[in-house]
Amino acid sequence: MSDPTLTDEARRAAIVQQMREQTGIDESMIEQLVHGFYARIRADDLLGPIFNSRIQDWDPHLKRMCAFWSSVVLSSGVYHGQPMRMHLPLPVDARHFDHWLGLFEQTARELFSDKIAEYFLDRARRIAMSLELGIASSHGVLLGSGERFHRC
Ligand code: HEM
Repeated sequence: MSDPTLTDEARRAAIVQQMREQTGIDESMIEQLVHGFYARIRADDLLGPIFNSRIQDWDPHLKRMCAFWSSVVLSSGVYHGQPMRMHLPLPVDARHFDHWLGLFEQTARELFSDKIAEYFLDRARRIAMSLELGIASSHGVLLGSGERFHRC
């Protein structure tokens, strides 16, 4: 039972602390991952141009991505956004998502233990799949289980 005298803020802080302890992940690790990953993305031949043509100012994007990952991994609730809506217009398919996940995996494995890298990766894979499904369906393609979205 949670303490009824706690404010919402204190209750949230307690949840985040509990998640830090459970996962072994904290905000400074999220910052390292996000900064390392997007440095790779920006220099990448396939994905770099897609990001660089849409993001003029990287600082707010990196802050948003740290907030996103802290909400996903630590249940901090600090990210408020609509990732699906932002990705629907992008010119991407299975190839781009696989490549994104490859760079994410390389970064996470270089920085963290296998257990922590896999914790991040598991969540990244699920979110990537749901974005790919959403993009496919916005093109009238309904993917069955295990199917991927390929543009002609
Ligand atoms: C093909 C792979 C991907 C590409 C090319 C891509 C590209 C982008 C771009 C260009 C933006 C900035 C949009 C804007 O501000 O106009 C963005 C935002 C974002 N992306 Fe991705 N992305 C990809 C995959 C993913 C995956 C797998 C995740 C999550 C695991 C993710 C999470 C986000 C989030 C949270 C935002 C911020 C949305 C907001 O403004 O709140 N992206 N992405």
